[in-house]
Amino acid sequence: MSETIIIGNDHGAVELKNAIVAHLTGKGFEVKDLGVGEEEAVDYPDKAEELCRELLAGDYKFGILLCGTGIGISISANKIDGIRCALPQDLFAAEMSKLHNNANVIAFGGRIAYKDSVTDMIDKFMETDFEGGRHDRRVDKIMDLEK
Ligand SMILES: O=C(CO)[C@H](O)[C@H](O)[C@H](O)COP(=O)(O)O
Repeated sequence: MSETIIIGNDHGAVELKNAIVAHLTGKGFEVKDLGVGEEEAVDYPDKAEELCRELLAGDYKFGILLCGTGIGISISANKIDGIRCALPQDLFAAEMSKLHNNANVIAFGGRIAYKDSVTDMIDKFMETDFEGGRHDRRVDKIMDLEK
């Protein structure tokens, strides 16, 4: 499994993106950054599409998408076939988004005050494995909705 994580953001989450990249590179992961810096205002559906197409075409561990709230960019990502983008609000949801939903992208908001840190939520997501079993059937049904 690839150890490269792909990340994208709009102008609403530049500081958060920088903190996540520093955290992940500090842990030894490669991070491919498709996001923008302070100077650039962009439309979040464009960043969602760019990241999701690259994720599906390449060899990545998973994707991280960031905007002001995480809402618009996760809605956009979930329009793309093959993407299951979760929007965890705390450590429990971060764990469940892998354990039960096998998300391949997780989204967060740079303007949201979370009770758990975003980097802790990302670590929880990464250390959790998909449970399979009954959840396989449900995830398959999610993917069937694309047909
Ligand atoms: O939160 C977002 C969408 O759900 C995005 O970050 C947008 O950029 C947000 O709507 C902020 O927009 P603004 O142009 O910075 O006012």
